[in-house]
This record gives sequence, structure tokens and C-alpha cells, in this order.
Amino acid sequence: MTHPSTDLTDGIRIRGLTKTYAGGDPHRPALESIDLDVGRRRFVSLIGPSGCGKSTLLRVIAGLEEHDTGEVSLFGSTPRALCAAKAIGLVPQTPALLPWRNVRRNITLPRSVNRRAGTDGEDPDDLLRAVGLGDVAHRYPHQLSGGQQQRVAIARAFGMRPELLLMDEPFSALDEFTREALRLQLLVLWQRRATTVVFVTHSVREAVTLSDEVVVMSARPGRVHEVLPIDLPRPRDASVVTGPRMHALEDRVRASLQSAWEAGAAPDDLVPL
Ligand SMILES: Nc1ncnc2c1ncn2[C@@H]1O[C@H](COP(=O)(O)OP(=O)(O)OP(=O)(O)O)[C@@H](O)[C@H]1O
Repeated sequence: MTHPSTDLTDGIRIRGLTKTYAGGDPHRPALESIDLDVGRRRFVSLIGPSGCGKSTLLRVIAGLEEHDTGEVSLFGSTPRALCAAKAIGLVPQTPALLPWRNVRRNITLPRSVNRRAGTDGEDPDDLLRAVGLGDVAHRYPHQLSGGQQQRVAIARAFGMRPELLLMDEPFSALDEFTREALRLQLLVLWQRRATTVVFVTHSVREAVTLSDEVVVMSARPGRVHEVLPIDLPRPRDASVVTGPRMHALEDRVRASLQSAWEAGAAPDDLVPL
């Protein structure tokens, strides 16, 4: 099964985006001349060497960071407007759970502060079951492992029913076994909720497993180097993610990363992925 095709004009449309941080080298913007299209309900990963601007791009899309020039259109709206409408979910590297609320009340937090989430929104127990945590609803964050906490954060983000979900290396602090499990649970939630996702990662395997497209970026300045379509069928079960097409696509992304590094990286960026 492939994911429903989408209209590119109706998703994220970025044209000529440039961003230089205050005090940064004006000849080396954090982002330069970024053109990018992400179709509605697509899953897109950003990958590239450290410092190529992945997080900056995510923050600009989230409306948390201003850009200098260029256009960012999100479903025909602006990042600020979408952010104000609470239509953007953000999952950072470390799960920002409230320590004084139990898991269930962390999941329902958005609906108590966000009218968009509504009172008739996602059933928190259903969300927790979807990430394999049906039995921890009454525990507090400090009683969970790091992987469990991140699952709660992901379930909460989907529970907000965001139009757009931005994820900044959400699995980077976890061991490979836990990452693998979370990837599959993330895909299950995404397929059920059909949200547009932009996902930052350093893992080639993760990017290929999850995505419809992988955006390879180069550094100094941060640019889009190449956009690679991932034509693996969905659902991405074990037979898909261990198959020969998966390995060929991983090799293709690695080759693109190599040429992205050669295009702009300093020697100390050349670490194996
Ligand atoms: N608040 C800031 N002020 C000044 N410069 C910044 C700021 N945040 C990021 N930068 C610079 O902008 C560039 C892009 O940084 P960014 O964090 O977006 O890259 P990244 O690709 O996400 O890196 P990593 O993979 O290491 O997380 C880097 O050169 C970084 O030093």
C-alpha cells in the first residue's frame, strides 16, 4: 500500500529562503536559497552534516525563528498564523513532559490549553496503546525510561491533531533497539492520523524507513543538496525494511550525503554515519 498522493501546492512551499543569525558570518548564512516542497500528509526527513541548518529550517517552519528573505507557505498560510492556531506540533530531542502530571494527564494537556485539540479529541488510552504504553497511564514521567517518555511525547503530539508535526531528532538519545520499535510505532500513528511530518535525523536507516522523501542538505552555507524519493511500499513492515530495495535506497542516501559533505563540509564533519 502506498500513502495517498498529495497536492504539492497544498503543503509546505519554501522559496528562496535565506537565514543568517545575528552575529553570524553574512557570507555564510545558516540557510541559503532553500527551495522545498512537502506535500500535505507526506513524511519528509531532513538529513545532512552537523551545522547544515536542519534545526534552523525546522524552527523557521515552526514560526519560532524569523528568516531574512524568501517565502514560507504552510498550507496556504504562514508559520506564525499556523503556530498561533496551534496547528503545529513540535517533538524535540528530549521529551518535555510535565513532571507533576501523570502520563495520561500529560497526554491530555494540549486539550486543556488548546481549543483546536477539542474535548472530543483523541482518546489518550488509545494513543498510549498505539505507542505500546497502554499500562503506564497512571505513572509519572520519572517512573518511565527515556524511550517510554519519548513515546508519551509523540503520542501527545499526535493527540493535538496538528496539521503539521515537526520532529527534531526525537530518537537520538535512545538505543538502536528502542529506536527501531519507536520508528514502527511512529509510522502506525502517522498512517492513522495522516499528518504532514518533517523529521530531522542523522540516521540514514531512520530517514529511509520513515520517509516519502529524504532531503539531503549540505553545509556552509546550509542548502538543499538533493531530494530523494523513497519508493518503498507501505506499511513498512519487517520484510520491507530488510529487503534489497531498502538497502539500495540507504546506499543512495549515503552517496548523496558524501557528495553533500564534499560540497561544503569541514574535515572534522567527516564522521561515519
Ligand atoms: N542561535 C544561534 N545563533 C547563532 N548561530 C546559530 C544559532 N543556532 C544555530 N546557529 C548556527 O547556524 C548553523 C546551523 O545550525 P543548526 O543547529 O540549524 O544545524 P543542524 O544541521 O541542526 O546541526 P546539528 O546536526 O549539529 O544539530 C550552524 O552554523 C550553527 O552554528
